[in-house]
Amino acid sequence: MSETDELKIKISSISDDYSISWNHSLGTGVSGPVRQCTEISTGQKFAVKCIPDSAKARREVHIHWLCRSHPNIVDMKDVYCNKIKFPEEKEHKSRLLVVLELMEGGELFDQISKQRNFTEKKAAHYLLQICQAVFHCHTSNIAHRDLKPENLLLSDKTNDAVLKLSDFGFAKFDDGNLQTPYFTPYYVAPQVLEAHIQNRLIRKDPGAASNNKPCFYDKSCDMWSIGVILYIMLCGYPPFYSETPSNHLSSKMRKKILSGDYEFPEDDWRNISKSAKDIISRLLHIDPSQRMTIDELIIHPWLLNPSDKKLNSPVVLADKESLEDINLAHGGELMVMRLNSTKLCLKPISTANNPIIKKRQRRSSVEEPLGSEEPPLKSPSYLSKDS
Ligand SMILES: Nc1ncnc2c1ncn2[C@@H]1O[C@H](COP(=O)(O)OP(=O)(O)OP(=O)(O)O)[C@@H](O)[C@H]1O
Repeated sequence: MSETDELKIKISSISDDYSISWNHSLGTGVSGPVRQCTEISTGQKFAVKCIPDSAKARREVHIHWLCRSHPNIVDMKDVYCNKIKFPEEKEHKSRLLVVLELMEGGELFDQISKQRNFTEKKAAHYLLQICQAVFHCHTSNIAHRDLKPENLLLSDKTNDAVLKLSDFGFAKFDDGNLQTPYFTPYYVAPQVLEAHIQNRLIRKDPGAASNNKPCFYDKSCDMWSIGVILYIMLCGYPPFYSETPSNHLSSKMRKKILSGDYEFPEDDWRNISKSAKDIISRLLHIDPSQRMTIDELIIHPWLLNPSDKKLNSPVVLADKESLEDINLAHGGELMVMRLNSTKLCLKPISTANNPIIKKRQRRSSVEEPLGSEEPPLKSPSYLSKDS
């Protein structure tokens, strides 16, 4: 991590340097679609993430910038602050345009679902790359706090593709006492949930605060998420499974997570090596102080010497609907958290400009041109003159 290399947010127009394909969406998150762009001087292709300018957005960009120079973290090339008006908007708004390394291989689980011969060895190869990214963050005292499949991207579509971590929207310098409950169902660590429950109690009855032990969560949340991701890579479904997928955690699932109540169903786990199960049990430990750290995980024997056992997870992950339900649940929870934290009100569904709903609509209608509700092709006209 280079501390001398300071992030400079450019205020010149991005269209001087890049041509953005506004209708070429590479993927959609809570902050909207990530598009492809081309550097005018070199013809090189990149991804561009467009986020409303705010202190939080600047923090995201700053932390990502600090972590970027690692082979398993998506590189950041440029950041612009421009005034942009989308067609449905009345006025120009300040937005950060973050130019990122283009990850042409897409999301990890999409790629796994296409692999005919997916083995423990390949799963370990991916896990090691996740570990290297997280090790880089944790040794810099940064907790990512949003480790999930959608944020694990592959450099290209070949077998040798490099896996990289992206999206530092919830990352934070970890002082060991992070009290804001940022979480996503299925990947949420027990102490994060506890913090959330405590905060809700406190909101209902401020006097109760004094009776509650201080709630905290830290880098161990990332370790919990790695445990969930490994579990899914090996069998294709999450350890904490809700029978009725929703954007919110059911109280049943919350209880399961808090008590560490998960299993290795015999039918699916019979052929999976003991050593891999050992990692999962030590990562999904409910007590964060007992949970494996990244330093311990990175030297675990399974990672160094995995077996060649074939896995059935690609078949399970190929069920797009359940994969999408898991992904939508994450996005939905993040959205709720953002709405809570900024104290905004929910709009009626008919008028809501909800990227999660848009994402589902887009996926269910293959004929619909990508980004039809996004700005049309002539993007520079949406950049204000003073951008
Ligand atoms: N550099 C990139 N190259 C290719 N695709 C990308 C890149 N960055 C992001 N994407 C795609 O866009 C999607 C959304 O990106 P990202 O997670 O950064 O947005 P977000 O709005 O912060 O999302 P969320 O917080 O909901 O995860 C990713 O899941 C991925 O499919």
